[in-house]
Amino acid sequence: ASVPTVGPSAPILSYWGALKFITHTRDVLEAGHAKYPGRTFRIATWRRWHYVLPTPAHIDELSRAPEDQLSFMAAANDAFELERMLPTAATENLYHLPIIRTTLTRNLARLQGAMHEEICEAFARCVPVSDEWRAVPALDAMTRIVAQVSARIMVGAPLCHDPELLDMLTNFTTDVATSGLILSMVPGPLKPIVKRAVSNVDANIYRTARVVGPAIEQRRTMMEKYGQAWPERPNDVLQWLMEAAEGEERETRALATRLLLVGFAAIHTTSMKLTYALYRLAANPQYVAPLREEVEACIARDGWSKAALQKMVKVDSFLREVQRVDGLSYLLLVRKAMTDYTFADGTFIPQGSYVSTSSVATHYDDAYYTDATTFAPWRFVGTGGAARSQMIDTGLDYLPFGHGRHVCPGRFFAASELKTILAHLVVTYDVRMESAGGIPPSISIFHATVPSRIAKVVFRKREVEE
Ligand code: HEM
Repeated sequence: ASVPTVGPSAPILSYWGALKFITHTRDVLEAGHAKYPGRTFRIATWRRWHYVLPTPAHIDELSRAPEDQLSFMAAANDAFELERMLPTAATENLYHLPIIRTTLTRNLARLQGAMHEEICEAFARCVPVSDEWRAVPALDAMTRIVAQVSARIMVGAPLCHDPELLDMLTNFTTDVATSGLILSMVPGPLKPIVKRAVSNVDANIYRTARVVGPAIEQRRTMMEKYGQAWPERPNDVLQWLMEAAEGEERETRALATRLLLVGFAAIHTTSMKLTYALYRLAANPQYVAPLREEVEACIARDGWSKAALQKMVKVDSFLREVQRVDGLSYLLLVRKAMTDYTFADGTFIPQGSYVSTSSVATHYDDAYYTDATTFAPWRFVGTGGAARSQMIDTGLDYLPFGHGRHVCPGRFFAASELKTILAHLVVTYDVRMESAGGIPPSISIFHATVPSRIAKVVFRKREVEE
């Protein structure tokens, strides 16, 4: 009761407040943080209170809280109805997490060549190099590129070029997200019927299993024959999954589900960030020259290697700043209280409520970033050109990848992928927005923000400077 409420709290009026929170999330959060500086406040949602925490001490505690008390998975399940949408094992047995966090990350240097090759191939398909300016729907093209590059790392070539697989990987996320959202709004008894009517998830899993099935079969045969000594053992996510899976998880359908699940976390997150980066660049072509100069110097020295990427401080800073300013959600570190929970300062969160912090209290706060709402691409380049902090670094004031217990395990891969793509883009093309007027407005879907789906960026083969 000591936590103040933003918006109406009376029984019927609170539904109005809940609607406003969805349609004007940023305004509601700004009003809350302005009215109650440094204090936790709560906002009504359809079924529960959402508590918004403001201070670094709160965020630190939130990021460390045990899963059985403040749960990441339960909040995700509520948002996307994952438990209803996916086979049970996919939400209960998370054996793919260490594969992403450790095996994938450790293999990044070895995979860098394949990743660069696939990026060149994907761009050639989606944005053919031309001497004429050509308009390209940016979000669609960037999603196709990221899906193909992710597929290369997931299943290797040539399977990563299979159009049906690329379709499945791309559509699965939108299917789960939209069907889950619809399901979350209908009463319990109707959910199974509505699921059948609105969702293609089961068909997607079936079709993916059909496409990857022959490769899985062939790998099984080789694994039985050679074990670990298989001379050309693939180095990709599918192989690591096959080696780690136990019991029913070894079945083709379960492996296909797991690939889709990795794609769910990996593809649209990365492609939306890439699209934001492209909009920032195309609306501000003055940023191209410093990026290009840095990329060319690094690849002249180290080729398209991990070592070169590590030296691309401006590329890294540019993307880190995109992540800070162009967030995918105004709500960060969203958790569901599985028990009553009391923070160290006495803030009480009742069981069943949601709790999070917000980008208004962190990324857009002048207390942490000078002129915080301004996009400053070299903000993270320190004196002497060294990085002040890197894209993958998280902290109490930098949460695009989360922080603490559930920090994004794919961020090392995402950072390598985004940096290689941006580097390729600036040395290959000149870009500008098709329409004047700066960055096209984002679309809000509940608390999430998505880059404009219709805006076009025009590309032309880069003019070589004299
Ligand atoms: C720019 C791209 C990406 C962004 C912005 C992003 C962001 C996030 C965020 C915000 C979280 C939740 C953190 C929290 O609430 O504490 C998360 C979790 C996760 N991410 Fe990412 N992510 C990206 C790319 C990827 C990629 C490429 C993969 C896989 C290769 C991946 C796999 C995951 C997984 C599996 C989780 C769940 C972690 C858990 O259950 O503890 N992400 N990501």
